[in-house]
Amino acid sequence: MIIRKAEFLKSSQTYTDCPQPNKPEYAFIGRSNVGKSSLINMLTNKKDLAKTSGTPGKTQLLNTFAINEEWFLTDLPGYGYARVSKSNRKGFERMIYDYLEFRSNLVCTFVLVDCRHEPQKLDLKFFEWLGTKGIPFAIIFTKLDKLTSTEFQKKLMVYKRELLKKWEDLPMIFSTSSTSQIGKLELLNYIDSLNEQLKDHFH
Ligand SMILES: Nc1nc2c(ncn2[C@@H]2O[C@H](COP(=O)(O)OP(=O)(O)OP(=O)(O)O)[C@@H](O)[C@H]2O)c(=O)[nH]1
Ligand SMILES: [Mg+2]
Repeated sequence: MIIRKAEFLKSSQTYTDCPQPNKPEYAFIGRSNVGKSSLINMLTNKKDLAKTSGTPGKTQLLNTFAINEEWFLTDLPGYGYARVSKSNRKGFERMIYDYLEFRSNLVCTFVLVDCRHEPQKLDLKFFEWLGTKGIPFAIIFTKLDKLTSTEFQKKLMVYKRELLKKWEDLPMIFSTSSTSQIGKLELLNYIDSLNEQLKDHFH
């Protein structure tokens, strides 16, 4: 897929405020600072489409973008960010969980994971929650440029082994780096193939 057009549509506080669900939508989520916004900018060839920051917790709303006027991409706030106050965090989580559960045009949720980290409880629990709700998801490893390929292969094996303790099948797994554009085509082609499958559904 070639990205011809990528435009910011709306920041919403709840899924009911998101744009009309008349196009296939893909959500990007993960722990704060994992590189969600950077990945979105990399995919769309735009430096500043999604705001990136060295400070975790930058993205605090559901940010919807329209891609090629064909599909929606949503940048979700990072979860597990300790510096948000407790009451604030509750509201945050409600917003994200409701969005994931009830957004009718959501096709796939991409969960980003920093490739340098061991499997994190919070992420594993999140996959489980998605599983119990029947929400399709895929895993995207980020910041691949930070590891050698041997180091990454090892991490990947450990990660898969951990997943297979709970899951019969592995989800789709993508490996990316926003700084070196790794994984861009694979990811865009995957989205393209899902869009293609859903063509009749959205027209
Ligand atoms: N080396 C490297 N650094 C990255 C990569 N992606 C993101 N970063 C850096 O990681 C930090 C966080 O990136 P963001 O894209 O803002 O992360 P985020 O997940 O959107 O963060 P929140 O919105 O705060 O949850 C920034 O300093 C980025 O420059 C990558 O692929 N490689
Ligand atoms: Mg962000």
